[in-house]
Amino acid sequence: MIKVGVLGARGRMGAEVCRAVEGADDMELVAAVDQDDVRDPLAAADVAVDFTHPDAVMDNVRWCVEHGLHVVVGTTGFDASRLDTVRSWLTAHGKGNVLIAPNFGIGAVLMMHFAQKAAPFFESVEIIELHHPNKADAPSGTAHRTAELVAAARGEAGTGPSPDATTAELKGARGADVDGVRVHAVRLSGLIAHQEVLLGGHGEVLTVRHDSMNRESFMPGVLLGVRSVAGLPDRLTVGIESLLGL
Ligand SMILES: NC(=O)c1ccc[n+]([C@@H]2O[C@H](COP(=O)([O-])OP(=O)(O)OC[C@H]3O[C@@H](n4cnc5c(N)ncnc54)[C@H](O)[C@@H]3O)[C@@H](O)[C@H]2O)c1
Ligand SMILES: O=C(O)C1=N[C@H](C(=O)O)CCC1
Repeated sequence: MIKVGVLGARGRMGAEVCRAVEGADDMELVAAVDQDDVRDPLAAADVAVDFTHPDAVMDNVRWCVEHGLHVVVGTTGFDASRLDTVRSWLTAHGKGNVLIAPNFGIGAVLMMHFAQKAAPFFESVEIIELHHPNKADAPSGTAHRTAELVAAARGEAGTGPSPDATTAELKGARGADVDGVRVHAVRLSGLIAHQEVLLGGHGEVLTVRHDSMNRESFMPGVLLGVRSVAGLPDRLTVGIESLLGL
């Protein structure tokens, strides 16, 4: 039986995780904490799951690593510097692995994978992410990671920069620049989480799109992460691609 603690338990995702853990035959929910709650109950867990806020997650991960817990992190906002900081905590503390994934949706992970594979074959690549208006960060962690994967694949293949003749721009019109890939963020009532990767070539456009229709759709990936984190080969793993054999 895997003992699980949830951080952000009263949030949109955290509440969904609590339900998923309680519905899993091989798991027990031993702690459900949220903002301003003491974290001590988490010490009874084997695995902590964090779906909080980019401004809160680092202190939560530090606490969990210091207490020897495995941590599955869905909260977004991780850049290379933050990942290096997590690595330093893991080096200082011998127990526990950390799995950080901007998206636990199986379809979303496949979308990123397909985009990464296709990107070197097209002159232009841009990303449009679309989310509910209650989202704190922009662009999404998924779009940020997709852009990083696309840029790396294009760099390895020697694919040049996407053509862009823009010389006069209203600030923000061309979106965010992530490693040379333009990322556009839409916030709209009625949406959950959606992303399109647009790949343009000579006389053709390939669109790779994923739609998360509800937050339950993320749970198979979250539960996979909870079941897998203890046995991962590295102390820090980013993304669940390796858990899916990709
Ligand atoms: N990886 C994924 O698959 C995935 C999917 C959806 C959302 N997310 C990310 O998860 C995060 C949360 O999204 P959400 O929609 O659930 O947000 P939310 O605002 O609904 O929930 C966040 C919860 O965390 C709580 N919280 C804030 N600070 C805290 C702290 N220090 N300790 C404990 N709890 C704290 C809040 O009170 C709130 O209940 C965001 O970063 C979002 O981008 C990731
Ligand atoms: O609802 C959110 O917030 C989501 N955040 C993640 C991201 O930032 O990529 C995953 C999709 C939903």
